Amino acid sequence: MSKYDHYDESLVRVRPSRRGSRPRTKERPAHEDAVTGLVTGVDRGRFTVRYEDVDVVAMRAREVGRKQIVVGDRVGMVGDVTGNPDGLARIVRVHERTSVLRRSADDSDRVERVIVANADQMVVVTALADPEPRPRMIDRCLVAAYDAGLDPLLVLTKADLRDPEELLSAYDALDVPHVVSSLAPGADPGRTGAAGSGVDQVRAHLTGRVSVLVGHSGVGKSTLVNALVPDARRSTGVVNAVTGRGRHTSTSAVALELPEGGWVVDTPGVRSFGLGHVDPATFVEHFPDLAPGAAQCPRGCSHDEPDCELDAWVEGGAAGPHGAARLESLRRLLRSRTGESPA
Ligand SMILES: Nc1nc2c(ncn2[C@@H]2O[C@H](COP(=O)(O)OP(=O)(O)OP(=O)(O)O)[C@@H](O)[C@H]2O)c(=O)[nH]1
Ligand SMILES: [Zn+2]
Repeated sequence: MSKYDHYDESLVRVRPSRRGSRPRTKERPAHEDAVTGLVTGVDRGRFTVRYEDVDVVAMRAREVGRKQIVVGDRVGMVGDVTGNPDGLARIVRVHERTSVLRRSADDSDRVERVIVANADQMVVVTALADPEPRPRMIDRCLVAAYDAGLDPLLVLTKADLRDPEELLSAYDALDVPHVVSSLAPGADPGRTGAAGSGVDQVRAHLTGRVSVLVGHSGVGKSTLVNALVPDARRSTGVVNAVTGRGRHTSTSAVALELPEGGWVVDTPGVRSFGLGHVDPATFVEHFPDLAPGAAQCPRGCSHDEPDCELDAWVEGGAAGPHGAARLESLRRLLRSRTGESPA
């Protein structure tokens, strides 16, 4: 957590008033005694905040204003921070975020909703079968991850049901790190830390970081979380044979501490990302082998049109042997942003 050390320092630094020492009645209290904690859960206006080793229940103080407080936020608290079940702390400030993962309800919705703050990795969980993989959903998640500045990790579950090669070949060109997992149902992953294959690899990617898990219902997210965090006891569902949906549907995001350090944020209610808030013009920047070629494009080029110079860039070999596949990947992402309904 060294990355957040500077927050504690900033708490004691009180910005001098531009009006000198003249007291202002409306001046906010400085709350120099505020302590910094991590929001791990939100439930109807009550926040669970991890401070040192205890979970503190806190509510928002007026000082915070209308600012949204989400899982992953670093917040300053005053009041009872002992973790006493009858105690209540007040959140008096929300610290600057290193990242925000947003969703919009659909692609035309410009209203931003922050789902998770301060994450540094997005783990896209997809089943290889039961339910069938949805490549468009993966593309959407990748755009959302790139846009939020999160490193993506692809976890392909249920490898016992289908060979992962076909799906993986489609993502080769994207250079997204991936883990293939297989967690036999019936096993008790909560009891045995490494039930089935792939869990250790996922754990290696997660240790020491704040990772957001996303994926459709029934893909095995809860099963994976239970294997990673033995105390999590996330309820696992049975996939409905007709709808392909899991039975269990909880809605609020929650941060769970990994035994080896780091946090995994489960987002059960997040089925997809609308990309209404993402500027498609920025997508190409996430393709460093293509981006220089885009400099030759006509002004305002969408990079998915006949005049686009990226075709020539790729054909000339400037983007390397995977250039053509990379360009196709970029265009798939662009199309997922512009035309289609949420995956
Ligand atoms: N065959 C097989 N089944 C798995 C695997 N992982 C999970 N399952 C099963 O898939 C079903 C759904 O798993 P969950 O972990 O509940 O899926 P989820 O993504 O959390 O779904 P929601 O709780 O609805 O969000 C359960 O019956 C699991 O036992 C796997 O690797 N192989
Ligand atoms: Zn172009």
